[in-house]
Amino acid sequence: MKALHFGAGNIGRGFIGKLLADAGIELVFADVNQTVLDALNARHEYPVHVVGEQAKVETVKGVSAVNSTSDEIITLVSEVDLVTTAVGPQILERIAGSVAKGLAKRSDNGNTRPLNIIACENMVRGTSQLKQHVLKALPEQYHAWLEQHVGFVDSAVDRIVPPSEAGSTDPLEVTVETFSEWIVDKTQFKGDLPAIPGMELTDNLMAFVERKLFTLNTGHAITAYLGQLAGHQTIRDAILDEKIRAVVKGAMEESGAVLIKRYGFDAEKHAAYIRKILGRFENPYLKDDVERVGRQPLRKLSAGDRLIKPTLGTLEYGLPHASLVQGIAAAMHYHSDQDPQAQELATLLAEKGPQATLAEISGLDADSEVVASVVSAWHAMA
Ligand SMILES: NC(=O)C1=CN([C@@H]2O[C@H](COP(=O)(O)OP(=O)(O)OC[C@H]3O[C@@H](n4cnc5c(N)ncnc54)[C@H](O)[C@@H]3O)[C@@H](O)[C@H]2O)C=CC1
Ligand SMILES: O=P(O)(O)OC[C@H]1O[C@](O)(CO)[C@@H](O)[C@@H]1O
Repeated sequence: MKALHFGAGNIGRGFIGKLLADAGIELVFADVNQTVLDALNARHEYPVHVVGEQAKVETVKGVSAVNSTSDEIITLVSEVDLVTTAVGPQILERIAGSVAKGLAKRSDNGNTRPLNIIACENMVRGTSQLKQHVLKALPEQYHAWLEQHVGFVDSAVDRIVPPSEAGSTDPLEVTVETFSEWIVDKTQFKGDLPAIPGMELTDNLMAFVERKLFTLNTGHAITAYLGQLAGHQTIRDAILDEKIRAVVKGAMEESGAVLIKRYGFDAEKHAAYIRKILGRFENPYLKDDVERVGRQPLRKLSAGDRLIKPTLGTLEYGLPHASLVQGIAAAMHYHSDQDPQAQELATLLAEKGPQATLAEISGLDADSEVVASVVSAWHAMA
């Protein structure tokens, strides 16, 4: 079996690429970072530091890499059995063009072996969104062929992988937590279901995607935003701050109440899930900057993402949302010199004020009670 993985970044090298290579799959990474590409092609292996009480270094072997903007991608897509991505939600549209060209070539070559494509991003049904971008780029004559031979498989991906502290000396080294979870929608595969250790199959993906995105990611983002406001540099320092921890736990519980109603999760098991996540945020072996975890605040404040979607759920079921409101207000204070979305947010706030800005970014009704609560929390935090 051969796989092409877009994005040789933290999750690409530290989680998905590692699982594929460990399963004996011939793996080619596609990326745009020439330093990483050159290092992968020179060494064909890299170290993964799995940190925890029993730390170990595992070497991922037998990998190679191509530039994601080169025509080699087209040939690879026409030949491989599996395509995965971990590039970031905003990049999916950018890779769709070459994936579409590769699919057209695959069809022209008469290759009818099933191909499955799995986007491993922090998104609800990211692969389905990638499919829409691919369909837009693919001439209509190939659409029926695609429906027959290409599976677009949605997934939920959970492992905390901050940039490695050794990044400046070794561009390939990656540091990961012990925990990992990759859950894929088994109803969307074409051909036989793959047996890849570490990849779990489910026919109830939405529950897992929402559980992960609206618990771990909701809590993580709020830890980052409140942490930054309080002057903490890392997620660990922020979550050890009792005031922040109380809001983060409260927000995960508020979001959890929605999930319990929507998916019938067991309340006790969900409380244990939240406790485990708080422990993961405290991980003393990972140095994860609040700036990284808060990155791209406009995406994180959008209607379908980790802050607004759970809040909408609380409105739907008439549930409390005071901690989520604190988290949203804190997100609107996020700043980063490196992050264009943080600059855009600051400009919007300066030009339009918090009420109109939040309504524009999140789709919430500007005159709603929840927007008023966020605005008042935002002023209080300022
Ligand atoms: N790091 C983490 O702990 C987790 C990340 N994720 C998700 O995984 C995805 C990737 O995140 P990270 O690995 O943290 O980011 P990252 O920034 O470390 O990696 C992204 C990689 O994509 C590459 N890239 C950018 N444009 C590209 C293109 N056109 N073609 C191919 N590669 C391109 C970048 O050069 C980089 O190597 C995101 O959607 C994130 O939300 C999900 C769970 C955990
Ligand atoms: O990658 P995003 O969506 O910007 O979220 C921030 C980070 O927090 C995590 O949830 C855990 O590290 C990752 O999934 C993610 O890298």
